Amino acid sequence: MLFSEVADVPQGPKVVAVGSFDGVHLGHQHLLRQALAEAKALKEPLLVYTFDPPAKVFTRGEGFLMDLTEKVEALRALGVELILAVPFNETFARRRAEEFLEDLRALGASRIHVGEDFRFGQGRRGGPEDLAQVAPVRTVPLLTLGGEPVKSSHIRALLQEGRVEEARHLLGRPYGAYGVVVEGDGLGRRLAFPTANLAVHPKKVLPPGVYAVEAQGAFGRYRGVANVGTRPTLGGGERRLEVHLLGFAGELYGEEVRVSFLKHLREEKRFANPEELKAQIARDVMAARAYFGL
Ligand SMILES: Cc1cc2nc3c(=O)[nH]c(=O)nc-3n(C[C@H](O)[C@H](O)[C@H](O)COP(=O)(O)O)c2cc1C
Ligand SMILES: Nc1ncnc2c1ncn2[C@@H]1O[C@H](COP(=O)(O)OP(=O)(O)O)[C@@H](O)[C@H]1O
Repeated sequence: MLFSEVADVPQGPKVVAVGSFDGVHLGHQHLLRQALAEAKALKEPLLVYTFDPPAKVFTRGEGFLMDLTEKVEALRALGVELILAVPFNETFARRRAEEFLEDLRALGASRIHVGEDFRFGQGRRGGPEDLAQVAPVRTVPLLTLGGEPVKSSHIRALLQEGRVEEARHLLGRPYGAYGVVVEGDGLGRRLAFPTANLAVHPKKVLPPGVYAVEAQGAFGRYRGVANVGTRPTLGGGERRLEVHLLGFAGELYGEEVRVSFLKHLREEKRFANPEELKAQIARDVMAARAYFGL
């Protein structure tokens, strides 16, 4: 069950894990598995108390790895049943640390799980030690992989550089994005590569460049090639995510498509003319087929 207000959450003692959990990466998964195990041992439910959008997206204007729908799905996949996602806005950002502690009391927190770098309340004044006023706190050290702490901000930076394979390693699953197929300029078909243009949230982090992808929706599951870019060959424009599905023929307008970024193939380029772009996309398709062993 998903709640947006403290008052809506069912009464009773519960283990509470608090954080933005953007990306639900391996570090988050480690923390949440520990919290789930403790909840089970205590015969209490686990509540994940999270923020929408993630606090840093609001305070620093960063992009997000997951919107609430994606986060809820990833949390459910781990076995989390109760989720409180409070809107992180102007008002919430100004709340004093003490008010946040009041929330935790009202929620019936019997144990609190947070990462060691968790801060809360106006000016980030509250830390894990303050939470102990409410209930025993489990402060989980940041998981490190290859000597680097697994952090959402690091994954965002990798994705901005197109490094989707490294991001996948830290996320524990391929990085994904979804959107409804909208009309483009009708040029894809003329190039012999129809591309579904996905309407993606403008704040969603997308890795720039050309990728081998997997795409799925009500129409099925396909492999494909995707481009995230501004299409400089055709005059440029807004950032777009476009995908050409291998072996698919039909209409996708209005369908929701989910794309998983599997392999970076190249950077987006400006070609001298559409024919050269078309020839390059044909080579991209070959590269993707080779990646998939087709
Ligand atoms: C695999 C793939 C690679 C692409 N690479 C480039 C590129 O390097 N440069 C570019 O200007 N456009 C690139 N595009 C974007 C095409 O310009 C765009 O898909 C085409 O113009 C269709 O536009 P439309 O969907 O609005 O009809 C690529 C598209 C795909 C599917
Ligand atoms: N293999 C395919 N991969 C992606 N889209 C396809 C494919 N086959 C047909 N389509 C359809 O073609 C549309 C894209 O055609 P295109 O000429 O690129 O037009 P536009 O991008 O202007 O909508 C998609 O939205 C989808 O409905």
